Amino acid sequence: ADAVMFDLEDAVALREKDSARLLVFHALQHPFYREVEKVVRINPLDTPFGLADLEAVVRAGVDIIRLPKTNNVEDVQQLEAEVARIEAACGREVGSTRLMAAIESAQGVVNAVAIARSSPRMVAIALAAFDYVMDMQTSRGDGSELFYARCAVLHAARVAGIAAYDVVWSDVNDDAGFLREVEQVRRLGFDGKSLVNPRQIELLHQAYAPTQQEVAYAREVIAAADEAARQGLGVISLNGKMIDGPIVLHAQRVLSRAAGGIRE
Ligand SMILES: CC(=O)SCCNC(=O)CCNC(=O)[C@H](O)C(C)(C)COP(=O)(O)OP(=O)(O)OC[C@H]1O[C@@H](n2cnc3c(N)ncnc32)[C@H](O)[C@@H]1OP(=O)(O)O
Ligand SMILES: O=C([O-])CC(=O)C(=O)O
Ligand SMILES: [Mg+2]
Repeated sequence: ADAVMFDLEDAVALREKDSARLLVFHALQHPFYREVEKVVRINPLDTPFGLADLEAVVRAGVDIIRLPKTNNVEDVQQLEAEVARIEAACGREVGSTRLMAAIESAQGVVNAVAIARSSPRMVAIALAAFDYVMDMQTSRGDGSELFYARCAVLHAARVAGIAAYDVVWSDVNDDAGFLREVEQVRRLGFDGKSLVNPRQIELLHQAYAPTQQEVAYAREVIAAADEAARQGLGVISLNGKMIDGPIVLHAQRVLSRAAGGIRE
């Protein structure tokens, strides 16, 4: 996995909140997780658990806090102030804890741009569609019910220059459905997806990895562009297809993604 997310929110029963927090406090400091990026989804700060979660995980050295049910900029500002206070109190560099906002309501979607730009600590926003469809008075379907929200979250992330992640796929035995959804969001431009089960990790990596053919074509594009630059040409043709700036940028992106692996 690119990162490991510990959940203190909706995966934890009310009577387990305190023991889950203690487990996560210890897990964050365990050598087993030293090399991996560690995210914790805390409870919202307007619940009785949110602040205690934050106190524990910032002290334990979490890399990224995921704030669920982020509705507006004030939610982020409140979180930021508490994080800065705890960092200073426990001797962590102030500003070192990064944030990620989960958008789970119509209000959050409408405020997505402001949320994405609300803090220099903000590194990503995510669409949390299970709560979002409840707020919209609908349910999960073929993805058409999420089209507007996905586009809004994605545009907000791009405007802010941060990453955008799609919602979890909950039926861990339905690989075909998972892969259909991954293809939809990959094409839209999402940087990835939250996962609920280890069996989904390799499927997601594979779906995001470029194919051998895409890599070969990207190399041809780069070579042709280099040659054109040597000859002082702007737009050129490769096998009858126009090659110009954006095509070259895309080819560079394919090659950088290929560094993480090529689709088998
Ligand atoms: C809408 C939301 O808020 S989603 C976010 C909150 N929810 C979650 O994070 C859910 C996390 N995932 C899970 O609880 C489970 O994967 C379920 C309930 C979805 C599926 O459960 P199962 O069908 O029992 O999973 P499965 O049979 O694949 O488990 C196989 C192994 O993977 C482990 N595993 C399953 N999910 C995870 C996970 N998310 N992280 C790490 N390990 C996991 C299991 O413990 C099991 O390990 P074992 O073989 O050592 O016993
Ligand atoms: O954050 C997620 O992907 C899962 C979640 O809480 C939601 O969909 O409501
Ligand atoms: Mg949710």
